[in-house]
This record gives sequence, C-alpha cells and structure tokens, in this order.
Amino acid sequence: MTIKIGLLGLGVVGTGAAKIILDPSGRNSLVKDISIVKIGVKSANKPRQIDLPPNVIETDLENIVNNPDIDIVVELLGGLEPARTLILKAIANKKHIVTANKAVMALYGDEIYKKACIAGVYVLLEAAVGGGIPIVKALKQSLSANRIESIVGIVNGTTNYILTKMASEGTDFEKVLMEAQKLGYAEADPSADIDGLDAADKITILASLGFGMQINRHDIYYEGIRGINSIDIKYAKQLGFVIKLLAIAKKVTNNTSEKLQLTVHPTLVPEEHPLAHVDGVYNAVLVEGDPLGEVMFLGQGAGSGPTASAVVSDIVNIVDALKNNRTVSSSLDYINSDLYKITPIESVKTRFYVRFLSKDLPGVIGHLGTIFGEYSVSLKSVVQIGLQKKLAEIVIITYHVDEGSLRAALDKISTLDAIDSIPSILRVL
Ligand SMILES: NC(=O)C1=CN([C@@H]2O[C@H](COP(=O)(O)OP(=O)(O)OC[C@H]3O[C@@H](n4cnc5c(N)ncnc54)[C@H](OP(=O)(O)O)[C@@H]3O)[C@@H](O)[C@H]2O)C=CC1
Ligand SMILES: N[C@@H](CC=O)C(=O)O
Ligand code: NA
Repeated sequence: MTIKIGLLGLGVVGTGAAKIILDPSGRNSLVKDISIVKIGVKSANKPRQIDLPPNVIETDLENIVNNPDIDIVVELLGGLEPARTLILKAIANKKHIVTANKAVMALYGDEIYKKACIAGVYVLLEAAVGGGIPIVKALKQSLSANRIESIVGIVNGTTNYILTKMASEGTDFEKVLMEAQKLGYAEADPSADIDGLDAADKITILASLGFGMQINRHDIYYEGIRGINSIDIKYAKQLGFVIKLLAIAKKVTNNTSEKLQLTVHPTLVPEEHPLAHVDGVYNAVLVEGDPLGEVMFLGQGAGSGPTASAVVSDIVNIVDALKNNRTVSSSLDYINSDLYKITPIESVKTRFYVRFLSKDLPGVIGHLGTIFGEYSVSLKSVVQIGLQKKLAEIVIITYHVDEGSLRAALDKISTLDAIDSIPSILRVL
C-alpha cells in the first residue's frame, strides 16, 4: 500500500524532503511506501536541484488540497497565507497534515487542531521547532510523565549563526546574515529571525506542549538581536558570558499564584552554562521537569537536510498509522486551556547587564548606586570598563530584580547630567 502525498513548496525544506523520499534505500522501510503525487510551487519554470517524476509540478495549489488521491498534505510554503487556508481546506478534505510552518501553527494552531479533530486527521509539526531536533515528540510523549518547570532554548538557527560568527570572527552583522540566507537558514523575510518573531512562534508551540495549555502567540514578549554590537559581545566575554538569543517559558511563583514567563530576548549566558556552547546553526532546548530534572536536546535547527529529516519522520509516522491501523499521538491536544496566567514583562524577575556612557566625572558610580538603591535594585558588580570618545563606559550587572523596577531606576538615572546615554540593557541568565 502506497501513501500518496502532495507537497506544498519545493524550496529549501521541500527539496530536502523530496530528496529523502526519492532515495529511500537504507532508511526506515516505510519511506519507500511514500509516493509524491504533486508538488505545488509559485514558479513552474524555476530550475530545481532535484530530478522529479514527470508532471508533478503544479502551480494551482488548490488542485493539490482538493486532489482525492492525496492522503497527506505537506505544507512547506512558509508565511501565514495561503498556508493557513490551504491547510484548512486539506483538513476539510480529510487529508492529514505535516507542516514546518511555526508562524501558522503559533497563531492558528488551535483553530487548525480543532478542525483536524473534527475531520479525524493528524496534524504533525516536528520540523516547526528546532529543525531536526526531535523536541516536539519528546515534549508530547517522552517527557509526558513530568511536570514541566521550564523550557529554555536557542531556537533560531539564523540568529545563533550570526551571534556565533560575530563573537568568534568579529564578522559584520549584515555579511553574516547574507551567509545565513545563502545557507537556507533564514526565513523569506529575515526580519522574522532577526527581530525575534520566529523564536516567539517556536516558544509558543513548545510552551503549549510543555504546559498543556493553549498559549496565545500575542502573550510572548520578544526582542531580537539588531541592537547587539561587537562592544557588548566583547564586554560580555570579559565578564564571563556569551550572548545568545534565548526563548524562555517557565513557571514563576508570584506571591501565592503560579504564572508563566514567556520571553524571547538576547541574553548573557554564563560561559559554564550548557547553552553557552551551542554555536552556529545548532539549536538546543533545555527542559526541566519534575521528577526528571534537566534534559537538553541539541541539533541543527535549520537548513535543508536537518529540517527535512523532521518532516519526513512525521510523514513516516502517519504512513505507519495508516498502513498498520495504529494511531499517532497528535501534537496539539491541550489539556488545560487556562491553567496559568502570563506574567507581564514588568513583573519578570531577572538579572540585567546595563552599559552606560558617562562623562568622566567624580561620583558618577555613587549616584548610580544611590538611585538603584531607591528602586531596590541590588548590584552584583559595577565596572568602569573602557572609554569611548572621552566618555567613560560603565557596566553594571544586577542581582535578580523586577524588570519594572530596573526600568524605573534607569529612567531616573538617564536624567543625571553625568549620563550621556544607556546604549545597552540586556538580560542575564
Ligand atoms: N529553511 C529552514 O531551515 C527551515 C524552514 N522552516 C519552515 O519551512 C517552511 C518552508 O521554508 P523554506 O523551504 O526555507 O522556504 P523557501 O522560501 O525556500 O521555499 C518556499 C517554497 O514554497 C513555494 N511557495 C511560496 N509561496 C507560494 C505560493 N503563494 N504559491 C505557491 N508556492 C509558493 C515556493 O515556490 P518557488 O520555488 O516557485 O518559489 C518555494 O518552493 C517555512 O514555514 C519555514 O519557516 C522550518 C524549519 C527550518
Ligand atoms: N529561519 C529559521 C528556520 C528554522 O526554523 C531559523 O533560522 O531557525
Ligand atoms: Na524539531
């Protein structure tokens, strides 16, 4: 029995998936039972990096989701539309879905999942988070006995590649971004990577799985890496840290209630922390569960082969279910829709790194200390670290403090005559 699939998209990931399916030797025996019936693309005449069976290319994607021969629709287009509409049409036509599209799943996952339940079809999305890392299945199944306490990850390959190259080779931001685009890591609009939206989509999905509730994508606080420069990378290193874009979902106890922190931002990670050494296109997700403790998942988070590995394994899972009368555990069956409230960013407690440019006047550090004291911000270290155009560079690291208190103290500090500017405010893990 052959299971027929329609691919929507033959770009970086679609090509990788087609290559695996068309070369089944040595893989799971179910791969040879997958037949690619149609592939939907935008430009029919674009040169492709793969030899395809005749007549599979199709530019009217509706023909694929409405094709009665197709059992599984594999959505690898990217973007919100037409991806969402095509997925919903395919579901209405009782086709199973495999997708790598975190943007659609973070925003419309609940709608898609509910429609899929009604239609009795599967929606699998392993490739949507961490590329080839099997983290979706792990959170859904292998860790299911645990109470998840936190999920902290480097989940965007493009920004990790950029930050790694900036730190190790001093390469210019724009130049490394172009490299990441050439390597197929970046989104069609790379601002989704750079500005933290892609990581926000991914932590929405991971938090939904880990905490068993539907997370609203709009509840994620996110910042990207545009503001990171070589000066902060250098000072972070001097102070024993590496800068990484972290996506964090964790339980926090505020007074008596337990809430969730959901944030994405560049973070100073202590050099001895396991996430500090996850470099280049590698992603890692550190999960803490009770009673398991910490477990870390590491692998290539973007790129054709690694992402296609996750796509095809989802297809194989469905093929197995269809051929052998088994069921697949669907990814998005939330258990408790309103279990936790989300902590607003002002109430999130973390450590901070702040860099000030100040006139080289006596007593500046004393003034900083007094104002921080007024707002209950305790300082772990204060260093006058360098000079820039006759301005002294002062870097402080705080102990854990509410973001709101830190911001209020900085507002007051910025009114001091001695303070020229506050170029960097970064969180510290
Ligand atoms: N690249 C990566 O490393 C990873 C990507 N993903 C996700 O996988 C998905 C695909 O990404 P990727 O392969 O990189 O994207 P690409 O831009 O490389 O490929 C997109 C494909 O979709 C086709 N396409 C796009 N829009 C339309 C449309 N409106 N009508 C018809 N065809 C269309 C394009 O056609 P044509 O070829 O004719 O232009 C192309 O074949 C995205 O959701 C992305 O977020 C997930 C993990 C990693
Ligand atoms: N653009 C994404 C692709 C994989 O999800 C990334 O860089 O991680
Ligand atoms: Na994955």
